[in-house]
Amino acid sequence: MADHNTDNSISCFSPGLAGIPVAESAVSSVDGKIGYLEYRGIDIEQLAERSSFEETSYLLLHGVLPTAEQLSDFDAKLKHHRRIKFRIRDMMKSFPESAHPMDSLQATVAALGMFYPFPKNISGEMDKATVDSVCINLIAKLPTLVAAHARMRHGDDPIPPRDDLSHAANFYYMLTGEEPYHLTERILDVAFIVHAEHTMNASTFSTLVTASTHADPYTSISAAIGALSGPLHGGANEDVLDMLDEIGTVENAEVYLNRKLANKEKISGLGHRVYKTRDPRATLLVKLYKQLTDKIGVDIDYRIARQIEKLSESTLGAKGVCPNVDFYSGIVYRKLGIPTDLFTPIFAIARVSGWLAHWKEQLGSGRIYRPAQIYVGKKGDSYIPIDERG
Ligand SMILES: CC(=O)SCCNC(=O)CCNC(=O)[C@H](O)C(C)(C)COP(=O)(O)OP(=O)(O)OC[C@H]1O[C@@H](n2cnc3c(N)ncnc32)[C@H](O)[C@@H]1OP(=O)(O)O
Ligand SMILES: O=C([O-])CC(=O)C(=O)O
Repeated sequence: MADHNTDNSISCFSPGLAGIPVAESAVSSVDGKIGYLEYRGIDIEQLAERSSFEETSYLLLHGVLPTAEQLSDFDAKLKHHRRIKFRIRDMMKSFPESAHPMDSLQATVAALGMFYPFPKNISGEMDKATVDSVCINLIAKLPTLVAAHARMRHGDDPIPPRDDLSHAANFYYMLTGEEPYHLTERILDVAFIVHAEHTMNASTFSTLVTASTHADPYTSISAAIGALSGPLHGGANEDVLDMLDEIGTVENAEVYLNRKLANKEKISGLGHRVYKTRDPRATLLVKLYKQLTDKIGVDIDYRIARQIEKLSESTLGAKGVCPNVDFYSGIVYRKLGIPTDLFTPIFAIARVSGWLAHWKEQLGSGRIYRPAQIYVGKKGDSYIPIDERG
């Protein structure tokens, strides 16, 4: 009889693959003890201060900051590929009005693969151009897919992209029909930068698992969007605002927190597998929020969120459970007038650059992901004919 206990040999079992490296990567790195994040060796704070989403995407994909000429070429290509085919828009029209924008995005990204077939075996210089064009196509089209669905679900016509606007400004324009103020554009741009990449998180891993079978990149990115949508990952940014709405007042925060903790329930936007201190991106997002509210003062969402953070410091903070990137992003987006269910799609618009950087890094060298399991079921049972079963 075969030994059912092992797939081959099992050395250790770590639930959620905690602490188990699954790839070598040069895309980004995190120091979870001190709350520090770098993309390609550059501090995220410097990128948030000085870069643009377009430049940061180039950095992630190509490993180096672009020259002025390279950036202008990259930017022109992104602008050129923003449009989506009318058949994709028709497909969106048939989605139920109640469809979550993340479900729509996952479906339409998967459908894009039918329009842009990817060669089965890629290698060499010629294919470098194919790989680059996939990256451009996906980064360029995600904002259009999100904005088109957001309008069409309310019966409004999609607004075609404009090629005289930046990635962030064009997204805002396609969503609202208005050009953003400079501050709005910059806030969205920085939010895109800080969400663009984060080492081996669940959605990036989903990209790599799917791509390791040599599935096409649209399928792989669609898998990543599905993983990001979950409330333990990117979906938490939407849940945080629902939580703030439910709490309603600063005074209610303590009762809410105590009830959740007594019931052993998680607080959305707190905790992280890697960070055991405040996520540096949460700090950057608070800075953005403060810029937006500089003249008018902070609102109730921020005051409740801060109260939750303060109250949780003695209990959860002591365990290393602190605000993550999803805790403060929603209050920024809401201040920009963006509906709550678009927060996670905005995360995807930014993160697609990171997913693609990892996809590109693994191309040609990756081995199919096929981990082992520890079998805990029965062994050697006999088949019982149906009329003899009790
Ligand atoms: C972009 C992103 O994906 S950032 C993460 C977004 N997700 C969220 O904000 C959802 C809420 N947070 C969580 O569910 C978790 O912290 C995760 C999924 C992010 C990380 O999970 P893990 O690394 O598996 O941590 P795990 O769930 O084992 O938690 C470790 C301990 O901290 C506690 N803890 C972790 N997060 C929370 C939380 N949000 N609220 C209360 N307690 C928490 C756990 O109860 C556990 O306590 P214990 O050791 O006493 O049993
Ligand atoms: O790294 C993680 O596990 C989750 C996260 O913060 C991200 O994907 O941005």
